[in-house]
This record gives sequence, structure tokens and C-alpha cells, in this order.
Amino acid sequence: MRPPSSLSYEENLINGFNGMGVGNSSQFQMSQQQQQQIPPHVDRIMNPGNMGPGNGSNFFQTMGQNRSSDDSFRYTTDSHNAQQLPIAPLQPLQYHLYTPPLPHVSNMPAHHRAIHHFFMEDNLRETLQRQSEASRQILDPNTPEAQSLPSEIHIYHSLYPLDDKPDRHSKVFGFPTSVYKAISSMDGKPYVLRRIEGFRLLSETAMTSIEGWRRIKHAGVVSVREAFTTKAFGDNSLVFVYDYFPLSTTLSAMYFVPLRAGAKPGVPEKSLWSYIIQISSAIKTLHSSGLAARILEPSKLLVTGKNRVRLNCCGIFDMINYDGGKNVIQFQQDDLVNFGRLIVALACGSLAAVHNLPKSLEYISRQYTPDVKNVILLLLSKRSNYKSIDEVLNMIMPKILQEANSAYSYNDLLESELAKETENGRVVRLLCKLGFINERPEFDMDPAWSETGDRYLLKLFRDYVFHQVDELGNPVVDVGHVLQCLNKLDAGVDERIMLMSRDEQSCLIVSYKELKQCIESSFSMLSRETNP
Ligand SMILES: Nc1ncnc2c1ncn2[C@@H]1O[C@H](COP(=O)(O)OP(=O)(O)OP(=O)(O)O)[C@@H](O)[C@H]1O
Repeated sequence: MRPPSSLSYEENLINGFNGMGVGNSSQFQMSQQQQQQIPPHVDRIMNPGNMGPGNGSNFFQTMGQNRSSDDSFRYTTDSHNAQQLPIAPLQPLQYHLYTPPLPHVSNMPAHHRAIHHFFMEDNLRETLQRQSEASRQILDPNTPEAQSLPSEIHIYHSLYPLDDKPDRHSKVFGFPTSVYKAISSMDGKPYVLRRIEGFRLLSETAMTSIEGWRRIKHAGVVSVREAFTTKAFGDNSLVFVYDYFPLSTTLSAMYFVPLRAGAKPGVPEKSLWSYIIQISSAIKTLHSSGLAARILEPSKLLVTGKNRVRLNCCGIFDMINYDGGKNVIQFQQDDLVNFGRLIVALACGSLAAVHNLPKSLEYISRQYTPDVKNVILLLLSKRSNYKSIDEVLNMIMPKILQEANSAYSYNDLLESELAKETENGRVVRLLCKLGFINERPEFDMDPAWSETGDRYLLKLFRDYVFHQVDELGNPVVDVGHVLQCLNKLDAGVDERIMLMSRDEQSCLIVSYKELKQCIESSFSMLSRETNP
């Protein structure tokens, strides 16, 4: 079968989907069976000899040039290359295949579209795919590492270690700790289990301290789900369960590692303000809820995205050093001092910077705007009366407005990326309908279903969309053509296309509008059969 001539997608967009007929043909005789197959509302034309491959389709040509590949599609009109490309999905995912349009094809006329236009932005897609891959990571059950871990703890299974440091002795908590991703058998979602090894909880009431933390829902705090004791590891362990953020890292791993030659120490000012604002907001919520963070240190600040930071490991100190909440005011004051120290360390790129404050402040005065130093001085200053995080918030208000503006802009960007995938979702739903209708085996030979009327048209339409071949008989695998056809079908435009029978003996002219009606009637018939 050869592709009938067709109007290019961009031309149709420009013309507002104005209809277009297909080329003339001379008379041709159809078999009686074929005559019966055609619904009455469809025009017929004969003599397929007139039909060459479409010649006005710049869009298709552009798509061919801008060939790309991912695990499910191959976009090419070049049959030679199509034969050389592997067809099966590649494992593991080949991220480098998600390349942006090359310069020589990205400079296209305004009415042309590269394939990237139809899908989520490449970096975002790659990030989401990597995160999804990380969320599904499991240990090979035959490895000694997997065999040394319990197969199930409480309601969690499929433990996967997240901590790659050999030294498990946490400087922060003073006990050996280990961190695992695990799947909850209650909801099938991944969570983080933080195990405090060899810890015996002496007071049952200490467990109640987790309740206040479970109520905290804040974008700057890793949510605490529950805590429990277990002997599943062969010792007395205390386990805290937190939300899981795939591929996250810590401020410590980002900024307190040996620098590349020539790199400047310290966090760039824009990122530093973003961290200050997010942490201030988290502290505000905790302090207003009668809690204290107690873990304001770089290894316990989880970086879960670009400039997104969250307080991690909340609630642990309240349980392992349980005091019934007696000292919370003092701990809140400590939070502010520790926050000031954290800013100094981040700005100087060194954990030791707080030990020589005058020198560090001098460095900060040179490298950052005076506002950074002012916040540090407010947080670190010694006063007889209590300090409040509100004082910090008042001081940094203009920065908060800038941060809110950046967050809104990023939100707009993500929404526009989401909109593209919404369109793709629409196309997938249409494809599902077509898949449900086409060539159902249980209706095989049923004269009321498969080879007659609406279903026959849809079968030919499927060939038109997916099974085209070029002049040499090689398959045309072009997602641009598929999207063009499906979008026109979904819109039900008046444009008419020529469908050809598989034996190439007859052609039918039908509009997308009529095809849409065929889908709707066939699908509702199918739905009636499913739900009599
Ligand atoms: N909630 C979480 N979601 C996803 N990953 C996490 C989460 N919490 C921790 N991690 C991962 O686990 C790793 C280890 O966390 P941990 O808090 O033990 O850091 P650390 O630098 O090893 O600190 P310590 O010195 O206390 O052991 C982190 O680098 C992070 O990648």
C-alpha cells in the first residue's frame, strides 16, 4: 500500500483544519464483498495507480530529518536507517537518546514543528525517568547484601540501602544508623526507613513524641510517617519512616566535598537565599507547632530537586533523648543559632568556618550582599531575651517575594510542560479506543462487526495511520504522521482522506469527521456489549 497524498499538518493548523479532498481517479470495479463493506456515507474512487506518496508534507520531511529515538518510538522516514535501528526497547534506558533538536533543524519555519515540540522538555523527562527508575531499584536477592537484610519489617519489604558510606556511625545521632528505601505493603509506595542500630527504647511514652511530627505537613520538611522498634535485624533497632524522595542528596554531599580545581567555595547567592527562605519557613511551622527541628546541619538537609531543600530526620532526637517536651523553648533557640551556623558554613563552603567567625564574616561581606551577613548576625547574636524566627522572616521579606516570584514562574513552566502531556494523554485514549475496536477475535466473521461498515473503515484507517510504506515497499515509521492523523480524528475535521483496501483494489474517500462518528458508534456498541 502506498501513502495517499495528504495535506501537511502545519498547513491544516494554519487553515483551521479546513477540509481538503484527494486527487481524482478514474473508474474502477470493486468486488461485491468490498461493495458491502463500505458504509453508505463514504465516497468511492477507483484506480489506485494515481496515488503516489504524499508530496506536500514538509512536516514529514522535517520529522525525518529530526530523527530521534526513545524506548517506545522510532521516528524516521528513512527506510535505510529504519532497518538499521534496533526495534526492541533498549535496557537500561539510553538517556542520551533524548537529545534536543540540533541547531540545523531547530531553525525551522514558523509553521513547522520538531518532534520535541509534542513532548515534555528533555531534561525534565530524563529527571522524572531517572527518579522513577530509582524508586523501583531492588537488590539482587542472591547477593550477600540482600541476604543479610530481613525480607520484611513491620509492613515494609524490598529493602534497598541508600547510604553508600561505609562508616555507619552517624556523627549527628551518636549511634550507628542505616537508611533504606522500602516498599509499604499497605499502599505499595516507597518510603525511607532510618534505622538506629542497637538502640533500646526505655520508655514507652517516648514513642508518643512522634505524634506531633506526624501532623507536620510542610514543603520544607520530609514528612514523618511512623516509628517502631524491631528485632528483625537481629538487634534492638528503632526505625523511623519518612517520605522517600528519589535521587535526593544532602547539602553536605553537595557543598562540603573537595572542590574542583579553580572552583569557588560557597553556595551561589541566589541558591543561598532560596535555602534560607525554605528553611526559615520550615522552622516557622515547626516552632508554631510547639516543636524544634534539632537537626539543622548539612547532612540532614535533603536536596530533593533544583534548589529544593527539606529538613530530614525530624523527630529522632525527640525520641532518643526523650524529655517530654520540657526543653522545647531552649531547643527552638538552639535551632536559630544552628541555622546561623549553617548559613556561615554554606556561604564559606566549609563546616569549620564557624570556628573562626570574624574571618568568615569578612569573607561573606566580600562575596555576598550585606543582607546575608545581617541575617547571620541576627541569628548568632547573644541576647538576654528570646529570639523568634519571625524576626528573621521580617528581615528577609524582600527576598521572600523574589523567591515566590521564581517559584510561580517555575510553576508556570511546569504547567506548560504538563499541558503537552495532557495532549498526549488525549491521543493515548483515542488509541485505546481504536485498539478496543479493531479486529476483535470474538467478533471474527461476525457480519455485524469486523469486516463491515464502520469497523471496516476503522481497520483501513489503522492501516493508513500505521502501516504505510514508501515507494520501495519499506515501512514508513513516522510519529509525525500518526499524531497528525489522530489529532485530526479527535477534532473530527472535515478534511477527507483516501483509504485503500489491503488488496489495493479499491479506495474510499472519507472525512475525519465520519471516521470520528465510526469510532463513537463502534465504541458505544462495544460498551453496550460489555455492560449489557
Ligand atoms: N527521605 C529520603 N528520601 C530519599 N533519600 C534519602 C532520604 N533520606 C536520606 N536519603 C539518602 O540517604 C543518604 C544517607 O542519608 P544520611 O542522612 O544518613 O546522610 P549521611 O551523610 O550518611 O549522614 P550521617 O553522617 O548522619 O550518616 C542521603 O545521602 C540521601 O541520598
